[in-house]
Parts: sequence; C-alpha cells; structure tokens
Amino acid sequence: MKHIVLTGGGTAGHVTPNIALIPKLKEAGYKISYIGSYDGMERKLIEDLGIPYYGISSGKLRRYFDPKNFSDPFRVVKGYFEAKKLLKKLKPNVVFSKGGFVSVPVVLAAKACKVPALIHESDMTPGLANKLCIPSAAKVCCNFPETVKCLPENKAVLTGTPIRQELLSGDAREGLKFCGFNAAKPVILVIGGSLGSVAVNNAVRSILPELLKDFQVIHLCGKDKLDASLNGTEGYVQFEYIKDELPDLFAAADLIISRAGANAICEISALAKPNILIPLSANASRGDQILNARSFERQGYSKVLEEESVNAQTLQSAIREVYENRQTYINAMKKSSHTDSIGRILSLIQECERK
Ligand SMILES: CC(=O)N[C@H]1[C@@H](OP(=O)(O)OP(=O)(O)OC[C@H]2O[C@@H](n3ccc(=O)[nH]c3=O)[C@H](O)[C@@H]2O)O[C@H](CO)[C@@H](O)[C@@H]1O
Repeated sequence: MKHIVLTGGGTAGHVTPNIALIPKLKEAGYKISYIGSYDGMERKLIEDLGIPYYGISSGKLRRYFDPKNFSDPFRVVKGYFEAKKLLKKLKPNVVFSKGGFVSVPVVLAAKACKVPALIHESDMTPGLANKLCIPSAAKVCCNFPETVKCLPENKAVLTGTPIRQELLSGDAREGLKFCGFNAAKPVILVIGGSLGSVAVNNAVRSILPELLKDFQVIHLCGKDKLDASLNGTEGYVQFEYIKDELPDLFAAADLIISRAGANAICEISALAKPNILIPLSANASRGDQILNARSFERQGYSKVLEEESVNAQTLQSAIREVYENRQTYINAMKKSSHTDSIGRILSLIQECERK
C-alpha cells in the first residue's frame, strides 16, 4: 500500500487544503499519516478525522525581534531530528506539505531521507516557511498564476487550491435553523480568518444595531473572541470556530465579510458569494492578503476595504453597494474557470512519489 505523509499547520489555512485532499487520497488507496506540531490547531482537526497524527517540536521563524527568537531555532532543529526519525519509521512514498512553520523540518527531513516532497503555496507570494522548503521540494504547487514567476521554473505547477468538497453542498435551510434564523431577512456571514480578527470583529460589532435592521448576522469570530454582552441579540449569532456546519452556514449566506486568507477567498469564490474582503494589514504581515484581495477585486469578485480605512461608515456603504450589485459579483465569480485542484495535485503526487 502506498503511504503519504501530510504536513502543515499553525492556522487552519495550512490544514484545510490537506483535509480537502484526504477523501481522494483514500479513494486512490493511500495510507495517510500526518506530522504536525505537538499542540497546534492542526492536531484536533486531523485527529477528529481518525488520521494517525505525529507531533514534533516546532518554532516560528521570524524576521522581527522577539525574545523567542533565541529558543525557537533550537525547537526547529529538534523538530528536524524528530521528523527524520518519524520518516525513517513510517517509510512514506511521498510527503505533501501545505506550509506553515511546522512543515519546514518535515520537508528538509524528507529530502535527507530521499522521500520526494511536494509543497503548496496558497498565497500570491511564497511565505518564509515555503521559501525555506523550495530547494528541498520536488514540486511547488501554487494557487495564483502570478506566483509561478516567483518560483523555480522546473518546480512550479499552477494547481489552484484544494477545497473541501462538502462545502459545495450545504443546505441553506439547515444553516438558518442552526442559527435560529428565518428567511425574512438576508444573512451576512462574517469570517475573521481561522484565528479570528479583532479588527474585523470590532468593525462589525460597532455597526451591529444598524445592520440588524436589514440583515441577520452569523459571526465566526475566532478563539477567545466571543462577546458575551451580545448573547441573545435577536438576529445575531457568534461562534469561535465552526467545523461540521460550515457548508450550511455558507449556503445560508447572502453576503460574506471576510479576511483575505487564500483559502477562505477561494472557497467564497467557488461558492459565488458576494463578498467584502478586509485583508490583514501589511503592518502585521508580509502583505500577502492585500495582494490576494486586490487580485480578486481586479477580477470583479470582491469589494476590498483595507484595514486602515475600515470604520462604521465605510463598512456600511460597502455592504450596501455589494448587496445592491450582488448579481454582478455573482456573475463574475460564476464565469471564472475552476481547475480541478484536487485531481491535479493527486496526479502530481503520483508522478513524484517513490515507486
Ligand atoms: C494570520 C495569517 O497568518 N493568515 C494566513 C493564513 O490564513 P488563515 O489560516 O487564517 O485563513 P485561510 O482563509 O487561508 O483559511 C482558513 C480556513 O479555515 C476555515 N474556517 C474558518 C473559520 C471557521 O470557523 N471554520 C473554518 O473551517 C475556512 O473555511 C478556511 O478553509 O493562511 C493563509 C493561507 O496561507 C494566508 O493567506 C493568510 O494570510
């Protein structure tokens, strides 16, 4: 039986594409194992699926000063030796990495153990973790056509991003029922990225009384970001993170307000949901979400509000504009061509794996 090791973690965006691949990998007869960090959010997401999970030591590699910069390199080195030991034991034919810092020692260890590794970059420009992995990777899959030119020619493959297929078959009525909503008012779904976003949460909550006159609001606000004072507000529900019901909530949504993480925006456009993107500011990141969002805006899929310009007034007028012109946005998204990302990646895996 062929054996694949999946890796990736830190935020859900480095895990959900792996989850999207799992049904097809099983169908193709693969035994699947996962290497992630000891205590990252990937652990529960993967263990809940019954996939054997192996934790390794992991640290963040930063380009800015932080006291942890002194201890984290040691954790990464420890993780490398742990990953090497695991790969020798598991003897996989291939490794597939969705990125995030925990994936760096795994991909480097795969190279040392002569196991071909494929890596996937969802953002327009490669992040630091993937940059470190590129020299050790057999192939680099990417999501945006613009990314190909940043990658070695013999390694770059435009595959798109694998999307969990169950997201495409949600039931709007079930979504409304789950939230205790009715069909009288349209629904806004707010997604602040897999960890939530204080900026998005505050902006939405600041205009809530106004919003609730015309809409019902489902708010995925992130871990530890619930606002107890809003419990019981008619037409408003908040959740830290939603797993099983996400397809139904997506189906129930008439408009989505979201961070511009690569996975969330690919899911939103595949579902052709009118949306407002509030990308993570360049002050808090390398600015990848801004590039993701602007690319979607250029294609007519999204309205973009930069974090610095979000306030009650700009958000309200963006909601009004997108809702009024929703059909134009829907048409643009429906026209876009969708690659069969899961099938494309599966055939690349089969091409590269150790026979
Ligand atoms: C802060 C940060 O580092 N963000 C990065 C992170 O985003 P992050 O992981 O936050 O966001 P993404 O949008 O890429 O992915 C989030 C995933 O979580 C899922 N989801 C979210 C909320 C919820 O309640 N339930 C749920 O299942 C979404 O459907 C999606 O599949 O990785 C992305 C992909 O490399 C990057 O583009 C982002 O810049």
